[in-house]
Amino acid sequence: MINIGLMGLGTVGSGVYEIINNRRRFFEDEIGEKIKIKKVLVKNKNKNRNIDIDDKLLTLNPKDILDDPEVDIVIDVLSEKEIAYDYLKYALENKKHVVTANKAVVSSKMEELLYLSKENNKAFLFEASVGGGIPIINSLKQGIKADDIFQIQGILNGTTNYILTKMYEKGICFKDALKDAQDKGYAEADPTDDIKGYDTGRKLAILSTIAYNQPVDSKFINCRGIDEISIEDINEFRKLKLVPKLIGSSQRSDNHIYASVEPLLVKDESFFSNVKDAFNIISLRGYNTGELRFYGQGAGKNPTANSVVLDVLDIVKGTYTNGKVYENRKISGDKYLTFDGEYYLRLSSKDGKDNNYLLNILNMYNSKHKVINDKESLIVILPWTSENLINKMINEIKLNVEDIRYFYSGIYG
Ligand SMILES: NC(=O)C1=CN([C@@H]2O[C@H](COP(=O)(O)OP(=O)(O)OC[C@H]3O[C@@H](n4cnc5c(N)ncnc54)[C@H](OP(=O)(O)O)[C@@H]3O)[C@@H](O)[C@H]2O)C=CC1
Ligand SMILES: N[C@@H](CC=O)C(=O)O
Repeated sequence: MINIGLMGLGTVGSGVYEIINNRRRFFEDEIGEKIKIKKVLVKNKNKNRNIDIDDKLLTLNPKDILDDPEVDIVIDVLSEKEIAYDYLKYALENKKHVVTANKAVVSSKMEELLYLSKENNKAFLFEASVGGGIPIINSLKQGIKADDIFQIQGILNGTTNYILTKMYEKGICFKDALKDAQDKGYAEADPTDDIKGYDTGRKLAILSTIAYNQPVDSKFINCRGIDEISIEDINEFRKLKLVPKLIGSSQRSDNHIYASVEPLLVKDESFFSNVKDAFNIISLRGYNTGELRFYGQGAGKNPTANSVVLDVLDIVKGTYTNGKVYENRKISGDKYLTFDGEYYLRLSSKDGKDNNYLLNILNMYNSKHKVINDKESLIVILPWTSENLINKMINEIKLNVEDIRYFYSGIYG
């Protein structure tokens, strides 16, 4: 009998509970062992839960799981990052296998937790931390480890992709689309992590660390999110046949990792534009295989829970690979990857400065911009330029215009 301690019974936790119970027979046939969820840690025992579970399984005390000698595997699907890290560390030290969906913990503590798992001869697995139901971590660790990966690009956050899809296709405002994504269980407890691009940055750091065999710290990844995109922008994007996507990219060259998260505008017939709602895509480029694309549901109850259960089955079957314990983060993510190309730029001032004033400043830097709308905000397409130059222009404008609002995005084509 394999006993599991499940920490968390929210969106993902309830999915894990249901998959393990509903597919119990199949798993037992497959692995020749019985699997049982022995205890479930929650914050509020009296919460109304849309799940058929015996109340006696629920506990408020983490020690009921972490100190129970009969618990073999601890699954972390808690929403609180700090306590999750303490529990996972404790679990490994207490010789329990660990499975987690927590990208915040994995991206910041991967070396330490992998080291502990090796020391204690236990698994530390985190398939669900990137790409929801897409088995990307295992693919990187096993399926394509013969290749030498030099580039990763992807739509790695379901919430923001859902919001952008609803804004673009249905004209729904940002706030309502976010609320909808929260109701569907895609968003983080604090959705700032999603909309500011930090969640994508963490996932990119995890993928880059494994793919490039060098520890990449998400703290060094420049993240711009989608929260400044307005309905006015969306209307212009539609006219231009461009679709906004939040894209994480990293590249390995000359012993450096270049990485960034930013909104980019892609052509409406491109493959990125066809990744809609909470779906994710991860494109890897390697010297041997060329491009490989992984596509699937990037967030939500069942896809994410499926990845958690996959890790559990690997542990029970003894087929798991912990992966390398990465050394100190010396040369990790030390360079920002900046997009060079055409840019969309919207500027608007609320303190009486008119669009001509803004145009004059743009002229000082770039006389070839094309004005595509100046009825309310000033919206221009800048020819081939860099993010650095755009930031210089905006800083110059900020010196003179206090209440400047702006959004810019590279046109990826
Ligand atoms: N939702 C998704 O699509 C995905 C989520 N993840 C990750 O999975 C993890 C869980 O996410 P999700 O299921 O959406 O989160 P939820 O908010 O739906 O659930 C969180 C669970 O954690 C429990 N919990 C929170 N704080 C405590 C505490 N102090 N003590 C005990 N229990 C606590 C809650 O208890 P109670 O039920 O009593 O409130 C709840 O059961 C997160 O790390 C998230 O980043 C990863 C991939 C996709
Ligand atoms: N909030 C995350 C959940 C999955 O990782 C997302 O929206 O992608």
